[in-house]
Amino acid sequence: MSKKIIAPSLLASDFANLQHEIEMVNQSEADWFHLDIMDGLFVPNISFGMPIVEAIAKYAKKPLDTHLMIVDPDRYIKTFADLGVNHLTVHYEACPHLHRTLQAIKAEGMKAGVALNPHTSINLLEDTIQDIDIVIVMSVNPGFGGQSFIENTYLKVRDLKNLIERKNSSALIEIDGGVNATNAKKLIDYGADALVAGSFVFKSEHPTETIKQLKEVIA
Ligand SMILES: O=C(CO)[C@H](O)[C@H](O)COP(=O)(O)O
Ligand SMILES: [Fe+2]
Repeated sequence: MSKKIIAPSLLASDFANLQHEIEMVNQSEADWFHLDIMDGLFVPNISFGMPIVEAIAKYAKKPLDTHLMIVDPDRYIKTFADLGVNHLTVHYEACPHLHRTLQAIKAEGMKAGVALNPHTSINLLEDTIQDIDIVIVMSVNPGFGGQSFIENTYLKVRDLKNLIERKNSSALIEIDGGVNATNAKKLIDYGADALVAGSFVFKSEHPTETIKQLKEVIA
């Protein structure tokens, strides 16, 4: 069984103490940094952009798992690669030429991810799953941290795992939104490989211990 991954989302961190938050993740048992980029168009919220990603990349010692919630993400693929991003995930709903977008991300040396909104069927990845490194299954509607986990996600993860196996794909399944110590184990049991956790980690009293707890729960 491959190692399961915890990716704290800096969206829920204290931006006034960003370097401190990054160092906490560096020293914790977390595996990746999850960066949420929102443009106020694809989702009704704006998070942060290139200068902040550049600042994070300067101190982060773990892979930057970057989730683009923006329209026409092709415009910025090279920019994110140049900033040092390791995984670049675009939304299925924002990509009319998804196959071309995935090729462009890989051509820049990054892992290529596709995120699915809660209403988007995993069956729509039937013809691209072999070209995808990571599928982010949104377990909340994208745009905000701190929302409640959507229970239908478990069955979606199970169906996606079946699709990945049937197509001999090596794609990892990542769950994003409302993840906590109560739903983490069940998500892994249904086939998830990586869990994003924002509020549950950064709003807790001892974030390092919370990350450790999540790692233990999914081990
Ligand atoms: O993509 C996201 C929201 O669109 C965030 O990654 C996600 O919400 C994580 O935050 P939390 O764990 O607080 O739900
Ligand atoms: Fe995210």
